[in-house]
Amino acid sequence: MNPTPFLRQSTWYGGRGIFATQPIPASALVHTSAAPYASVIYRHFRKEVCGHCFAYSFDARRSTWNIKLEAAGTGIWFCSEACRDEWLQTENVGELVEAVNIGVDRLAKNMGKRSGQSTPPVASPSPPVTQELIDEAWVAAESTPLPRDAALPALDEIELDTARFILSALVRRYIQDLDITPSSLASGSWTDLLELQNNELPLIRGRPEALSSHLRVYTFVRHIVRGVPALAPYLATSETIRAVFAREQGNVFGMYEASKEGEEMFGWSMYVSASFFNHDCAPNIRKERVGRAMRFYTTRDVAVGEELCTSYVDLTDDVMERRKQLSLNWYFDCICKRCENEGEGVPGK
Ligand SMILES: C[S@@+](CC[C@H](N)C(=O)[O-])C[C@H]1O[C@@H](n2cnc3c(N)ncnc32)[C@H](O)[C@@H]1O
Repeated sequence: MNPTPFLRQSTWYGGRGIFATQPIPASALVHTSAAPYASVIYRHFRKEVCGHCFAYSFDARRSTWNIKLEAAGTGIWFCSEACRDEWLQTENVGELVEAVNIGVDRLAKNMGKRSGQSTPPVASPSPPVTQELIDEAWVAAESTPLPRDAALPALDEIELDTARFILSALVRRYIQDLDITPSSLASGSWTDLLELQNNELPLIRGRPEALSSHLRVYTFVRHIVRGVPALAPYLATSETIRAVFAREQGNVFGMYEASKEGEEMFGWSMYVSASFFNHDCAPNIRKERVGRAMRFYTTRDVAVGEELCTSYVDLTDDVMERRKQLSLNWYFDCICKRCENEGEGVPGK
């Protein structure tokens, strides 16, 4: 089998997909995405998930990992000294991850102390949401002077985790621009990331309140980056952060304990090269996270020209629930064979 037995091309139903260029046997490893471009471990899982290889302590019959960084307050724990040392060398370039993590935690703590005193949230746009309306909101946010700490809008837990995810993307971009770590391109380049499907408009149309949430996170991240000058060029405008928000939705992967889908999710990550597999409710590809890497295997024999598809949803759900989730989070109506066969209740059937 060729190392890359597939090709990315346009699909008949819109967008791009991955198609087999040769027969592929069942259980073949067809693609490995070596490392995430950006990732975040939920704050309350930090002591239990290795900051480098994402190993879950409970899988090793431990309650927490006990190797942490020397610098207090970074909130990063590791399963081994080897993981810590590799992370220090390849991920914490310029000690930037430490700096942003300490910054986020410090600001979040102050936020907790002054709860109830934050500035009122930006109003959500009322429908119909247009691209112009979204553009205007970002331009206005860009030109708004940064408030003092005390006047910063308060972020909830998920927004704080989102800020950490965004900051990890900024650090990745910085590392790649420096071009000093040979492994840094394993995650895909910034140009590759920009090729991913941009879901900004459908996301804000479906959840108008996400726009004000993104703007709050933007203000928060600008605040953090004031203390981390190396990252400042990426926030000179809102272009970079907006590009990440637009591609995060619909393109990221949940990280689960023991890499089993359906188990507890402890964070999420963006694997750029892996984001071109479309969805099918009877997929011929399954994914497996192995340490930092995401691997993709065939579940059965695949013929030349067949599309390689993973599943985005819980396949034990019934057809209505699957279609609801796909429409809500990935903005399409599933018309796969399985949905057609289970089509009772499917609109138009
Ligand atoms: C992770 S991306 C997959 C790659 C994407 N097709 C592209 O061109 O970048 C997920 C998006 O692909 C599209 N998609 C995935 N599976 C699909 C399917 N079975 N039918 C229609 N659209 C699908 C949806 O727009 C979805 O939000």
